[in-house]
Amino acid sequence: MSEDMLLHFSSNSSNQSDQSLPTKMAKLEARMTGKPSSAPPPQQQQQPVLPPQQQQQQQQQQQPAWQSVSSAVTAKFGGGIDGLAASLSSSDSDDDDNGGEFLILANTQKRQKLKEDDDSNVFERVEAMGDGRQMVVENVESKANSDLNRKKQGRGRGHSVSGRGRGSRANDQTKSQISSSTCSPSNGQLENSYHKQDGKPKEQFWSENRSPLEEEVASLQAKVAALEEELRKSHQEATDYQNLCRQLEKELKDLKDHEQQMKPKRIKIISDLLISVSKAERQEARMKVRQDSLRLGNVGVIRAGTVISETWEEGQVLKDLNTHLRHLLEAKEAIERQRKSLKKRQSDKGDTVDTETGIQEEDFLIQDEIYKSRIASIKREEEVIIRERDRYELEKGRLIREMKRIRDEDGSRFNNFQILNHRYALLNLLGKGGFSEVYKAYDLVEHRYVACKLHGLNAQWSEEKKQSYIRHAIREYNIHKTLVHHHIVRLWDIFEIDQNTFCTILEYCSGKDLDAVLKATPVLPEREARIIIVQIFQGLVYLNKRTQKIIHYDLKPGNVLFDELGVAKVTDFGLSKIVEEDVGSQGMELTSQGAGTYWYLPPECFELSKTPLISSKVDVWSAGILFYQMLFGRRPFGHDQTQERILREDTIIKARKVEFPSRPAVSNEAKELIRRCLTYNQADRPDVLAIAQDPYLTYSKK
Ligand SMILES: Nc1ncnc2c1ncn2[C@@H]1O[C@H](COP(=O)(O)OP(=O)(O)OP(=O)(O)O)[C@@H](O)[C@H]1O
Repeated sequence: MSEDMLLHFSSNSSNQSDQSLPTKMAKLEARMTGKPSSAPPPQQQQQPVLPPQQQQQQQQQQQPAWQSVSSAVTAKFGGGIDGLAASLSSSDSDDDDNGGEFLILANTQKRQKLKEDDDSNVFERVEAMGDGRQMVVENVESKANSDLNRKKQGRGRGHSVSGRGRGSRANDQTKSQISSSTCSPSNGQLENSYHKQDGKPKEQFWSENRSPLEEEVASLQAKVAALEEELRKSHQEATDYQNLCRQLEKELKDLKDHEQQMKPKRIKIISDLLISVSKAERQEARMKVRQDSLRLGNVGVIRAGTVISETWEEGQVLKDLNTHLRHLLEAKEAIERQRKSLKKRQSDKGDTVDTETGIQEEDFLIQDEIYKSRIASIKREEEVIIRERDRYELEKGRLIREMKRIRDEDGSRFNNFQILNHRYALLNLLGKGGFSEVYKAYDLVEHRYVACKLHGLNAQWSEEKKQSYIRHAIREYNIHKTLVHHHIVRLWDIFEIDQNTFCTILEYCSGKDLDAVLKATPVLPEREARIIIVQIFQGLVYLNKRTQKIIHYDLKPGNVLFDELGVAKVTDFGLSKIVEEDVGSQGMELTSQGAGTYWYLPPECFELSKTPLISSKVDVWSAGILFYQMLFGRRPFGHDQTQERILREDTIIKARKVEFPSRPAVSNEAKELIRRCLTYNQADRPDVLAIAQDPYLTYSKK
C-alpha cells in the first residue's frame, strides 16, 4: 500500500523543482493533523525512539481492528496523519524493528524527492484530499478507539480475534465498492478540484484517476463499516447472552424449587429403605438368637414362692458336651478303681502266682499298662471336649450380650425409627451403657452412618443430679468436639431431644469394640496386639501434642472401637481431663477420684492420704494393662476381682511388680514395653510422648 502511495507521489512529481514544496508538504501534514502550518522541518519532527518494550506495549494497545494501518501509524509515530505519512514511507521496509529513526529518515528522503516535484496541482489535489481524508482518518480513529474500548471490555473473548479476521476479509470484499460508495467525496472542494482539472465526468474521473491514498481511505472506511457491523453484532450477542443468562437463572431457580419439593420425598424414600433393611436385620438377629438359644441356652424363670427370678438354662449342645464329659469322668473313675484293686491284689499276693486267677506278675504289669493307657486316652478326649465347651461358652457369652441388646432395644423408647433433629434416622440399637443408649443412625444431610448416643437423665434424679450430669456431658462434648485424629472417634454434633434427654452424634465404627474382640478371642497374637496398642498410642500422642493436653483417664477395652477397615479408635471422653497450662511437672489434681475402671487405673489414683496428682502417665499405665490383657488373655492385677474387692484389698496399691505367665510366648521387647508402662512409681514412669518413642511402638530397630 505505501509503495503505491510512494509511487503516486513520485509519479506526480515530474522532476520539476519547486522551492515551496517542503512548505506545502508541511502545510498539508499540518492540515491533516490539525496542527498549525508552521510545522517543524522533517528532521525536527523526529519522534523519540521508544524502547522495544514500550513500542510493544503501544502496539498491543492499538492492535485490534484497524491493525493494518493504524498499528504502524500509532505504534511508530503515536497516531495522527504525521504517523500516517511516516507509515507510508516506513512500510517500504519489511523490518518493523527499525524503529522511528529509520522511518523518519525514509520520510525525509521521500520529502526530498517531493521537493523536486514542481507539479503544484498535484499538491493542491493532495491538499484537498488531505482535508477530506483527515476527517475520515479522525473518523477511523474514533471508531477504532470505540472498537478498542469494546475489545478491552470484552477482552478474552475468542471472537475478538476472529473479528479482526472478519475485518480484513470485509476490507478485501468491500474494496471494489469503496470507490463508488465510501469514497464518493462529500467534500465539495475535492470534487470541484478534480472536476476542474480534468474536465471529465466525475465517475470517469474517479475510475480513471483514483489515487492509492483514496483507495486506502476507502479501505479504512470499509474497515470502519466492518467494525461497526462487528460492534452491532457484539451488541446483539451481548443482548442474547443476557437473555440466555436470565433464562438460565430462571431454570436454576426452577430446579432449586423442584429440589426443595423433592427433598422430603427423597428423604422419605431413603429412610423407608433404611427402615426396611433395619427391620430385616432385627428379624434376622432375633431368629439367630432363637436358633442359638436352642444350642447354647436360654433365660428361664424360677419361681420361689412369690419371688420370680431369672436363671440360665443350658442349651442342648452344652448339655450334650457336659453329659459327654460326665461319661468320660465316670469311665475314668471306673478304670481308676480297677487299677487300685489290681494294685491291691498285686501287693497281697507278693511274689507268688495268684492261686485264684492264676495271674502272673507280668500279667499285673500288662493289665496296669492297659488301664493307664485308657485313662490317658480319656484325658485327651476330655481336653478336646473342654476346649469345645469353652468355645461354646464364648458363643454363649455373645448370645447373652445379644439377648440383652435385643431386650434393651425392645424396651427403648427410641426403637421406632425416629428421625432426630430432622436429619438423623435412628436404626438399630448398638448397645446400652450406664446412662446411655447408642443407636446406629443415618445422617440424611451428610449421607453417612453415624452413632447416636442418647443420654437419658433418670426422671427420678434430683434436679441437682440432672444438672451435674448435663454439665458433665457438655464438658465431655467440649473436649471431644475439638479432637480430629485418625485414631480418635469423631464427635460431630450434640442436641437436646427433650428435657431429660440429649444426643451426641459420633463417627460410626462398624467393627466390634476391643472388649467384644477379647471376649470372643481372649488372647490375640502378639503381632495383632502390637498394632492395636501402636494405634492407641498414636491417639494418645495426639492428645498430648495439642496446646490443650488431655488425659483420657478411662482407657479400657470397651473404649477402643474398630471401624470397618479395622482401624482402632479411642472413644468416650466422659472422664477425660484437660491439663491446664500452669500445671506442675507432677501433674494436676485428680478431682474425680473413685471414677473409672479400677483394673486399668494406676496406683496414684488410689492414693487416699492426699489428693492425687495425675498426668498423661495415667494413660500410659492403662495402655500397659490393655496390652498385657491382649497378649495373655487376662489383666495383670485383680483380674478375677470385682471393682469393690480391688478397692477393699488395695490390689492396685500393692501392684508393685508385673509378672508374666510362661504361656503364651511373648517377645522380650513386648514385655519390656509393658514393664515400662507399668512402672509403679509415677515419677519414674515415662509419659505418653516418651513411651511413644519406644522402638517396639515405632517399629524401628534398636
Ligand atoms: N461410635 C460408635 N460406633 C459404633 N458403636 C459404638 C460407638 N460408640 C459406642 N458404641 C457401642 O455402643 C455400645 C454402648 O456404648 P457406650 O459407650 O454407651 O457404652 P459403655 O462404654 O459400655 O458404657 P459407659 O459409657 O456408660 O461406660 C457399646 O457396645 C459400643 O461398642
